[in-house]
Amino acid sequence: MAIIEVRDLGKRYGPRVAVDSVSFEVAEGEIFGVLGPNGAGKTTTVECVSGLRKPDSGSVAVLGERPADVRASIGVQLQASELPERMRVGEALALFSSFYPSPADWSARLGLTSHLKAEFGQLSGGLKQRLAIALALVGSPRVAVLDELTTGLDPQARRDTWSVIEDVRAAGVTILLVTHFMEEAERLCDRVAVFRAGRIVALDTPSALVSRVDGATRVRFVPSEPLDVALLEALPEVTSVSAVGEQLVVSGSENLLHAVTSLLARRQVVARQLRVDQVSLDDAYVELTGGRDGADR
Ligand SMILES: Nc1ncnc2c1ncn2[C@@H]1O[C@H](COP(=O)(O)OP(=O)(O)OP(=O)(O)O)[C@@H](O)[C@H]1O
Repeated sequence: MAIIEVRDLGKRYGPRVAVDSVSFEVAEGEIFGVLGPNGAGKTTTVECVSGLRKPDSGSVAVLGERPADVRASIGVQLQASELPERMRVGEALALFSSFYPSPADWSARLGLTSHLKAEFGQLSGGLKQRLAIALALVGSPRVAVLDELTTGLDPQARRDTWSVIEDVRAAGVTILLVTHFMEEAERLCDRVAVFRAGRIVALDTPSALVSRVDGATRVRFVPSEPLDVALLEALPEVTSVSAVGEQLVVSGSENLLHAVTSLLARRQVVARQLRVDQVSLDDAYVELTGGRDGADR
């Protein structure tokens, strides 16, 4: 069942079109990734899903209702979640808990119990993010919207946050996750929507997006004796062949390894230092958005 349904969503700020005809559905229990360069419309979209912004056109339904009517079912951690520097972790949790008749206490599961007396301003980036998740979940939401949760964290804290997100999903919460990190999307997300200039340019599982890239598989080896490159190029599975010193680098489709090793066996050539690489979601993202760092606007 779709727990989030976005249809032809449009939103502009004055003359600037931030989101243009965006449609997607998120199934209950999914972690759905929202990816794209700066200014692509990700935050505006998830703010409309959270009921914090009103769409100019199209529709958004969460649990079949307008988001503003089911606010209690949506937990939101926004990009700029800041609390007063002197507020203690325990005080923040108590304050947010007071908004709900039966608040959920995630502090133990998120490893916050030994930090309840710590002031917000003294917390590490990872602890601030864990507190932000605890506050987003205090109302036992069915849907959690997490916007750039791990930006600014060191790699270890980012990985720790990923396992927290997996725990949240295991508890049955559907997650809409805005991220700039492809590794994060690949590890966590069931499906991702790649945004560019206010539109979704691709929507699929991370592995399906990767397999769309031409030459998604690369086989590298040093042939035991000279090999006519044209023989490799003639294989239907091969998209390109290049030589790096003695090494040949063959790119192509999924069945590339079998095709190349069969050819070598027929020619009685041994592949030395054989290595197979798969392109990553990072490569797919660069191809879909036209650049890694290029902002959209
Ligand atoms: N409150 C606002 N007023 C005017 N323009 C805005 C406002 N919020 C966003 N925009 C513009 O709308 C476009 C989409 O912004 P949005 O924040 O949704 O993108 P984003 O993909 O989340 O970017 P980022 O990764 O930088 O957070 C951008 O051009 C941005 O400058």
